[in-house]
Amino acid sequence: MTLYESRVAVAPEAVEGIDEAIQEAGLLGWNLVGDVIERTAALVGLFPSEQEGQAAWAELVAACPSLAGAQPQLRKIAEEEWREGYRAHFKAWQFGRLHWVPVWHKPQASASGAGALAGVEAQRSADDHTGFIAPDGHEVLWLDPGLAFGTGNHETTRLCVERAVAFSEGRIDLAATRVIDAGCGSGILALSAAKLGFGSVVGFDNDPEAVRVSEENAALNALTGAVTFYEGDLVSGLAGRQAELVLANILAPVLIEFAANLVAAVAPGGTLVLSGILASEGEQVRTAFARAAADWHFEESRVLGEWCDVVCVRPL
Ligand SMILES: C[S@@+](CC[C@H](N)C(=O)[O-])C[C@H]1O[C@@H](n2cnc3c(N)ncnc32)[C@H](O)[C@@H]1O
Repeated sequence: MTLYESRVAVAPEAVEGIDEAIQEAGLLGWNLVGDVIERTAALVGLFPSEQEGQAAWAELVAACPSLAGAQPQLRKIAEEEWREGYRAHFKAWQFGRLHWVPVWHKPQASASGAGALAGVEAQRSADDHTGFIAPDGHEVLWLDPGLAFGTGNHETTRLCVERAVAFSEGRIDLAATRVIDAGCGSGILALSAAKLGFGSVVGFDNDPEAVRVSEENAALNALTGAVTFYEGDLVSGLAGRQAELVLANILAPVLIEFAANLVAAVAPGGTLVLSGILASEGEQVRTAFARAAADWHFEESRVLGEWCDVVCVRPL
C-alpha cells in the first residue's frame, strides 16, 4: 500500500492554534508532531492519494489561514517506511510505575479488538506480535498517536504527571483520594491518575472537543466510567468540588485570573499542581497564589525546558 505524506514545519508556539483549528473544522488525517528537545514542530498528514493530500491541504488552509503562505512537501512513501518513521517519533516513556505507551505497542491478545483502532492503526496493531508488557506492579496508559501533543511529549504535561506519580507514591489511602484535572485536554493527567489507583478522578475542559477526546482515550484504556469527564471552565468546573490533588496545566495568565477558584478546590492537606507556566512567569504565578493561599506551603518549582511548575500544599 502506498501513502502520500504532506509535511510542513510550523512554529512550536503556533501548534496550539493550528490544533484548535483542525479540531474545530473536524479535519482528519493531520497530526501535529513536536520535538521538545529540538524545539521544532511539524504538521504531518497521510493520505491515500496525491489528490486527497492536496485537497486536504486546501481545506486546512481554509480552516487555518495563517498557514496560507506555507509550502507543504508532498511525497510518496511506502507504508512500511511511514510506519517505521511514525514509530520512531512516538516513543514510550515512563516515570515511576506508570508508562505512557503508543497504542500500537498494545499486545494483540490484550487489545480490546481491532474495533478500538481504525484503518492503518488496526493493521499496525495486528502486525505487532510482541507488544509492550509492563513490569509487575506497573501500569500502562495507552496513547493515541493522533494526539501528539496530548501524549506527554510536552514539558508542561510531564511536569504535572510526574508530580501526580510522586504524590501517589507511598500513599495508603489512594482509593479514597480525590483528583481534579482542570483543563483535561486529551485526558492524559486524569487517566494517569486513575491508572495510579486514585479512587475518585474527574477532568473537565472548556473545550467540548477535549472532553470528547478524553472520553475516547478513557475507552482506549478500559477506563470508561472510572474517570468522569465534563465540560466546564475554571468557575463552573470547580464549583462545589474539592480534591486532595488538583492538577491544572493551563497557561499562567489563566491560572492567575482564576487563582481563588483553584485554591478553593483543594481539600485541607491537599496539593495544587500548576503547570503551563513559562519559567520566566514562575515568580509571577507564585506571587499570585501566595496571595490567594496565604498560609500554604510552596514546594520548590521544577523546571523542564523553558517551562516550570508551581506546587503548593494547603495546611490541614
Ligand atoms: C495545555 S492543555 C493541557 C492538557 C492536559 N491537561 C495536559 O496536561 O496535557 C490546557 C487545556 O486547558 C483547557 N483550558 C484553557 N482554559 C480553560 C479554562 N478557563 N477552563 C477550562 N479549561 C481550560 C484547554 O482547552 C486545554 O485543553
